[in-house]
Amino acid sequence: MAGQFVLPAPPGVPGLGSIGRPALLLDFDGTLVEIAATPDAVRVPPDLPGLLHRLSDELAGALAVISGRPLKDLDHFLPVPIAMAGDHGATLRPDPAEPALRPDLPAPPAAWRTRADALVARHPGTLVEDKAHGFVIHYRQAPEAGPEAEALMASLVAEDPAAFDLLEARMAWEIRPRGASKGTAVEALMSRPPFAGRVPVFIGDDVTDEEGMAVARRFGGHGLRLQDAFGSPAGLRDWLARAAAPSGPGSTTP
Ligand SMILES: O=P(O)(O)OC[C@H]1O[C@H](O[C@H]2O[C@H](CO)[C@@H](O)[C@H](O)[C@H]2O)[C@H](O)[C@@H](O)[C@@H]1O
Repeated sequence: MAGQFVLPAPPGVPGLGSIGRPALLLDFDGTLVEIAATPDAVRVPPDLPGLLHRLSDELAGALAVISGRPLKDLDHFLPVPIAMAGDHGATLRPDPAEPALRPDLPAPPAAWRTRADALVARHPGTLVEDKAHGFVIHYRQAPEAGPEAEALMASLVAEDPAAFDLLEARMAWEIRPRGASKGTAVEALMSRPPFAGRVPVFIGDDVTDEEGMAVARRFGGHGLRLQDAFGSPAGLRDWLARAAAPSGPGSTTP
């Protein structure tokens, strides 16, 4: 029964046992799936979407993927009806059957994007990724461009620091609107059914996930760093599969 679902103890967190009445809040890149050479190249294990769907059902819908990615990417990689927050919390779809909520946030001037394009033209291997209210310069394929990308993005944000933040990501620099974060996404989800009243368990690997972890702890739950708690995305997927197994820990009451 959904109300009795229990998560097994995360293997790498001494002292933390099984978790009753959980809400699962999962980062995508580097957490559910391994990091790849480019954003389009991530490989989603074929059984992952179905596993998340099954867990979401067990949790009466209290499972969300909370990612820096736009929702259209998440829908592409995980084509199942589960709650999602995209663009670092700038778009939120708590109910997969309803349209996404889009808080009123600023978008960067077109001139900023043009300057990013100019940098990409100078550094083959770099690329720009667009978000609803910002964009990213990726330099994983051209590491020598990292300092120039940082300098450019920092100078753009300095033109309007009240409206935008500069985010350091994994081999990437991102401009994000102020007022959106994984923390705001967790807060919004945990304040409404079916998440409200449950114990939030946020799992992520990156510095932007720390905002989500902090809010999960504030709501009486857990912020788990993937590397410590599960070792790798494969370790996390194994734990999720154990939780979802019909005779596994998920089916018992603590
Ligand atoms: O919040 P997340 O789900 O962890 O997303 C964070 C960013 O992930 C993506 O970029 C990162 O992953 C790419 C694929 O593995 C990798 O090529 C890139 O170097 C990483 O920075 C995504 O493209 C971004 O939009 C997300 O914000």
